[in-house]
Amino acid sequence: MSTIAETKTYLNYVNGVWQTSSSDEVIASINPANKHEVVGNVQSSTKADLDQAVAAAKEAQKAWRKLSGADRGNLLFKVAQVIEDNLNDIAETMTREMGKTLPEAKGETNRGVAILRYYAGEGMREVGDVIPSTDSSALMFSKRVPLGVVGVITPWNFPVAIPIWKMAPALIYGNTVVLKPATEGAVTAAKIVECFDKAGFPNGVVNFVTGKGSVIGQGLAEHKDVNAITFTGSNQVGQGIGRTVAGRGGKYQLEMGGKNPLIVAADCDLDLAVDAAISGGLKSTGQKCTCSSRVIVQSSIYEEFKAKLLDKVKDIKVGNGLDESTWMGPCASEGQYNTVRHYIDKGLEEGAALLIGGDQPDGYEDGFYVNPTIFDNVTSSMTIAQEEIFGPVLALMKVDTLGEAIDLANDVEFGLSASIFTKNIDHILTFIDDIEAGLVRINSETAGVELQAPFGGMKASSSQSREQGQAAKEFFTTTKTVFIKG
Ligand SMILES: NC(=O)C1=CN([C@@H]2O[C@H](COP(=O)(O)OP(=O)(O)OC[C@H]3O[C@@H](n4cnc5c(N)ncnc54)[C@H](O)[C@@H]3O)[C@@H](O)[C@H]2O)C=CC1
Ligand SMILES: O=C(O)CCC(=O)C(=O)O
Repeated sequence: MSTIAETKTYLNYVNGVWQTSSSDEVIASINPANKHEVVGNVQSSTKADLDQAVAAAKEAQKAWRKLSGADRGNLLFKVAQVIEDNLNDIAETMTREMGKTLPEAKGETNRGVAILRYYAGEGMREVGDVIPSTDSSALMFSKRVPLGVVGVITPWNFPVAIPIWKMAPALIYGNTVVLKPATEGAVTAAKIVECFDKAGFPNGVVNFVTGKGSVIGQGLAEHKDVNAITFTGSNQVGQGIGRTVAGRGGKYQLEMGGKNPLIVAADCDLDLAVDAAISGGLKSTGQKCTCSSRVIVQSSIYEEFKAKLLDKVKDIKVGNGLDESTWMGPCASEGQYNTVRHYIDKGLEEGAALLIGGDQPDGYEDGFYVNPTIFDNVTSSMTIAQEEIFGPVLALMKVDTLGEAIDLANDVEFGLSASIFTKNIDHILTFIDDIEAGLVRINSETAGVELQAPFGGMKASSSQSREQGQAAKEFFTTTKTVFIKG
């Protein structure tokens, strides 16, 4: 039975006011652990709602950019504190809305707080360089200035961290924002925007409009008053956004898929590699763009690695992320569940051998659960070795040499993250040089991003730009070169 009648409805936030959409329609956000539970309703917004939000952001930017970096930073420190004070509620909402386990949701919310504090500090750091002029009586310097209004289009897999790692740098460098989250994470995102409201941001600096990607996301990409778009999500949507924004001369940044390899060399600590494959491949139910989906193992240790992996994976407890005993929650939505099931069928059809999983755990039919799944005998031409699955599915691939392993690792369109387990320094150096990935990890799982370092991929994984750390300054500002003649 549906619980829609008792469900809270979340509003858009435009120019500092919580308001309904002009459509008078809402979209339900469902609990993937129990499809009969509606976590909240969010506005199904229209182009007119979006226009209002963009106009508010454009107007607010005039005063926001004039504030000192320190003043903007103080507001970021405040919102970090409000989020920290509400951490348990936000994390629990996240688990109910998109299924990740509660400890992971708490960790992600804490990460959001840390990102805000990092960028709050940026308000007191340099925004340019003095460059010697050929004219000895002149002063020449560069000055970073904001872009204007930034459209933030985010996915559901990190409903707190991703909006924050895009909004915090946008705001500190003097831009205003319009956030459009994925519906499957929109209630959690609304709770984050409530924290911005409580922290006392000026009206119009942060705006929040929920709705269909094809209407609000596309509307942001097309909007002449949106100076830049920052996007994380699928390749198909990202490429479309890139073309649209480039076509009207805007700036864009796309963070998209991965098909990340984990190479297990014969000389490595096998137990560590097994743990990394499990953690990197199956945490968050495999729904990270950095998750390990191809495990490439040297033939001399292949059988031993496989036995150790299966021995641990068979004990993984799948269940509702709110239960303390659960290690892995459900897929985030019915659509995602169907995608994962499609890839499992494809793996079987194309001749991969299913070692474990591939099915639903018994007694969990009300949720979008898939057991941890491992395929053996996977070859590079198979669909499950090429396309992003975004689910708890590992593909085991056998190679004889390290050179073969790196060639196989690079034989995909993506290049986000890659890791190797080895004790051999020559292997490490070769891997660092030859692997085609934006994140190169040695003796560590493929997932794991530090907020102070550049994050992004090579090849089809990103638009070649980088997020987070100091790299964010590149994207969220433009440069004026100033020449002053005395
Ligand atoms: N790189 C990553 O972290 C992510 C990758 N994905 C990949 O994408 C697949 C599909 O997931 P989805 O949620 O459907 O991703 P998606 O790319 O459709 O959605 C991401 C965001 O883009 C918006 N959007 C959708 N259509 C749009 C359009 N035409 N113009 C502008 N914005 C639009 C969505 O509303 C959402 O806010 C997953 O199976 C996974 O492979 C999904 C989420 C995150
Ligand atoms: O691994 C991480 O922490 C970040 C992953 C990510 O950015 C994503 O899945 O979109």
